[in-house]
Amino acid sequence: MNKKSVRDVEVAGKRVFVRVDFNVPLQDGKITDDTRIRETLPTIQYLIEKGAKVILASHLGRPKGQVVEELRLTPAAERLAELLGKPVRKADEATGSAVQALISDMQNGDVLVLENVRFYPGEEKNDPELAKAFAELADLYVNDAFGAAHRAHASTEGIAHHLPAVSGLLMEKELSTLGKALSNPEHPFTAIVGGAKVKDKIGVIENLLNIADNILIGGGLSYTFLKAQGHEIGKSLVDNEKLDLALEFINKAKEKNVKFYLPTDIVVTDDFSADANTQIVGIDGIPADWEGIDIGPKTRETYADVIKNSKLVVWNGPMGVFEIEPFSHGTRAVAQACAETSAYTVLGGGDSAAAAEKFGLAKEMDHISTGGGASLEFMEGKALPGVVALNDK
Ligand SMILES: Nc1ncnc2c1ncn2[C@@H]1O[C@H](COP(=O)(O)OP(=O)(O)O)[C@@H](O)[C@H]1O
Ligand SMILES: O=C(OP(=O)(O)O)[C@H](O)COP(=O)(O)O
Repeated sequence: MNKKSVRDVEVAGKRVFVRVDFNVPLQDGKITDDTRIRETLPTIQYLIEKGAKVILASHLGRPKGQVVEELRLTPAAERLAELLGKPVRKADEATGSAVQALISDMQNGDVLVLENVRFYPGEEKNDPELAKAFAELADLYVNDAFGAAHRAHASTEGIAHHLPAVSGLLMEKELSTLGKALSNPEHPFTAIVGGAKVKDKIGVIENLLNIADNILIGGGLSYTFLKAQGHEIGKSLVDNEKLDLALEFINKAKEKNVKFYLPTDIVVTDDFSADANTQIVGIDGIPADWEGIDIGPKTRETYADVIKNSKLVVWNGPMGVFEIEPFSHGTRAVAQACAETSAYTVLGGGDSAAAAEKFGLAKEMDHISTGGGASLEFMEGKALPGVVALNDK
């Protein structure tokens, strides 16, 4: 990588603002998967050992510029303290005099976690004033938030214009591992895209059509395609603004000879809970007041076959609402096929990684990336704003 890393600069005694991605899945205030926190430990431990004052900043969820009590970073700070085996202070804000005071009290090797940066409206707008306010807290900026590197926000991009700015060790590892797998991809190359962030992920498919041999669609993303083809999708997740685009991609896939797979059967439910009624239906059988929640058994079989006959598999986004056991079978089947295939497998995204972890299959993947959207954009060859803004070597 042609960007400076934390190893290339002096950190002893410095106040270091480290942007991490502690956007971890939570259930009833408890972290259900701490992969993203664990993956950041090498950078944090490196800085502690070198005697830096470590100021950690992250987003959690999408609070849209206001304080949302359930999205405070307190559970992440507590988990980090357990993992580090040392006290970690937690601020209730991310800028301002109270934070300044906490930082003035820090000794070399101390760790402070700031409050959720997305509680500030300026974060996602990349407001220069907020970026400056973050920069005033520190002497050096380290970006270790690969999972948010595709976002040009105040704490991922703006701040880098006001301080010496370098990458963290996780950022470095992600870019080099993904770079190696994707610079000269082996074929057949299968991309699997699912999950719930339809707006973010549908665009990525355009570029996947240029590099992949097979594209498997699952999860909440499926229904925008199925609706575009004229199927009834009931109350399933959909992005009505992307229907034309979805159809265009299906047609482009045909022109380019890319095999584009959509679910052929679906698990539907009348309620979003474990004891809801469910049925398995064909794509023309979704009742108007039910919603698609997982891929069905035939689709699982087809997808598993494609995965097993691939040389490279890149997967982002669960096939269903895997957090609820009856709707987890599609995601489990795809994870199992990824575990069994001889292909090089890259799994990306906070929830996808959590799913593999939950099924006990995480170790079977060749690379688990902390970034979902970020790894997809990297794979497209797009410049990641959080990386571009760092200082060149
Ligand atoms: N059919 C579906 N309807 C609604 N939500 C879904 C569906 N399938 C999957 N999901 C949800 O998608 C979420 C993950 O989406 P996303 O954030 O895009 O993935 P990742 O974090 O792996 O990048 C999961 O919480 C899962 O419950
Ligand atoms: O969870 C994340 O992305 P992912 O769901 O694509 O893995 C990152 O923390 C970025 O979050 P965002 O998509 O709300 O900007």
